[in-house]
Amino acid sequence: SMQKAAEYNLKMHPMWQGPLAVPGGDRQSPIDIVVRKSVFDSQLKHLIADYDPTTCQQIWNNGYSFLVEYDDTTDKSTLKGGPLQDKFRLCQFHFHWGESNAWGSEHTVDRRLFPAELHLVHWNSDKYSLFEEAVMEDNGLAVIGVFLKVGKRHDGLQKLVDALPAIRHKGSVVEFTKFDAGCLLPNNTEDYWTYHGSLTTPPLTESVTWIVMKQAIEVSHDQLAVFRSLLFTSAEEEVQKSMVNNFRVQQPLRGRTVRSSFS
Ligand SMILES: Cc1ccn(O)c(=O)c1
Ligand SMILES: [Zn+2]
Repeated sequence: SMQKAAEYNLKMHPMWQGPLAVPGGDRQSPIDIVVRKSVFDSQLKHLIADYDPTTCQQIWNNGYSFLVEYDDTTDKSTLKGGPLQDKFRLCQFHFHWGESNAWGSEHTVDRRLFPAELHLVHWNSDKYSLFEEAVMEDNGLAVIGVFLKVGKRHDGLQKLVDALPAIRHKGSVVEFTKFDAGCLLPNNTEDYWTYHGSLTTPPLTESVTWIVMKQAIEVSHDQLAVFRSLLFTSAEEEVQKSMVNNFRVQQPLRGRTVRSSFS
């Protein structure tokens, strides 16, 4: 079960899960989004994701997930609008997934689990000059969460899936260029939930404005299976561990309000 997977994670990858509770942490992520308790906010704007595929640089296995990294030294790939007051630069995207299609996402909607969740990570380039600075600040990061569900093959994702065998082990990196991260957004980007939370991996800093899309994207069973062929372990380690269940357990809401851009 997902519970078993989460318990396994805690036992086998204590570092990965980070401390269960961050001292004084009252805005941790992920959370369950209780739809009927979310509050419609008519002030929430359209999301404006303007990504330049030529800023895509590499794909690598960092031992937690696989990351597609973008050149974030200019404002070529940006996110504006939505709940955001400032302009944010895309720096990387990655996924979280399960060992089975029954679970894998970090956020849930009325407790519904998805087989995987995409995170597009951006930092506030109006206020800070580096991701490393922004990650420590309240309004430093904006992460778009997109749920993946099993269905038809996602043609845009396939280029990424084809690159995964080359980065099976922790620490491996290959060049990966001209990828438009926008192709991974759902058709409907009007409808989302937003709340203030944290990174879901150490340092778990509470610097994230989360934007969780209501509409999931569809990927094929086989495409998801390739995610599970990645390894947590490096080539040198004698015992290889499949990279699965790389999600954090859900965190208390602590009185936070989740706003919705739709009623
Ligand atoms: C910056 C960062 C690091 C890890 N994860 O999971 C995130 O979603 C964002
Ligand atoms: Zn993430």
